[in-house]
Amino acid sequence: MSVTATQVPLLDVHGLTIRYGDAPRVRTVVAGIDFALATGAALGIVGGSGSGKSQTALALLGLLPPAAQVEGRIIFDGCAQSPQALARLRGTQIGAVFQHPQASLSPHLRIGTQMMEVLTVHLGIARAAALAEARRWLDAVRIPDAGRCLRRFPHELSGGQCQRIAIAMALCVRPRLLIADEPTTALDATTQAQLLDLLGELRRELRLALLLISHDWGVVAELCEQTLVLRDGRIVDRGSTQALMAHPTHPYTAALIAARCV
Ligand SMILES: Nc1ncnc2c1ncn2[C@@H]1O[C@H](COP(=O)(O)OP(=O)(O)OP(=O)(O)O)[C@@H](O)[C@H]1O
Repeated sequence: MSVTATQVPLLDVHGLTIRYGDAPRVRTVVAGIDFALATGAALGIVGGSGSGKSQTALALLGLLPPAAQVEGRIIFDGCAQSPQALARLRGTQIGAVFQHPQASLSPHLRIGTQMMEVLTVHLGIARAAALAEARRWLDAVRIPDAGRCLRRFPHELSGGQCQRIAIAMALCVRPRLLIADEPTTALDATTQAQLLDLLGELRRELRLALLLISHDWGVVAELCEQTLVLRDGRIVDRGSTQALMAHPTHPYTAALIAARCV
């Protein structure tokens, strides 16, 4: 899956299982899924509501709640990672963008303060260099008038601008993997198209591995060569995104594509 026989995957997931509750009321929300992702590759995860997409993303980010019972192995860069280790990799080696940029931005701090903090803490650079880097990243995500934007609070910016900044914050520390969970779902169609272009460009430029979660086949088709289809926590179909869309053989995949919105 997204990895040729000669490549060592950047991310390798084996038998990931997530359960909640105690016997006899155990609920399995992700049921033994396997996939791998190479450096620079993009993998989409699609599935209906409640199929386990976000739970998978949260597991990879070390963000599941304490009540989650997790089994399986998550190997990143050749090492099996505990949830604590994954939490430490988040914000450095693994970046995340969520549906609502509020999840990444603090409402009470100016954009500049937030970006400077990320850059000085994670890259260990001085304030002047961090400021220059923050401006460079705002230019990279095509925020007009970066200097003015750095003085703004999140509520003074549009949803699309906040999501661009969330992408800049996730990428400015040069992660090797970006996990994007419905990154454009809350945006209008034009802004969504612009952000998908931007993500595609940045991914190629930075040789970033991308795990993209979306209910929208159009979004996945735009960015991901390979796609997994999740249903009730299980992978029911997988393969090249183009082939799945052009000739879906699994009835569930066919139904999702026919609906085009799951
Ligand atoms: N803390 C929790 N305790 C128990 N069950 C949970 C918990 N968090 C999530 N779930 C369940 O896990 C299942 C998978 O949820 P998940 O958020 O991964 O779905 P999803 O595929 O991302 O759906 P959507 O597209 O609607 O966001 C759901 O049935 C959800 O109710």
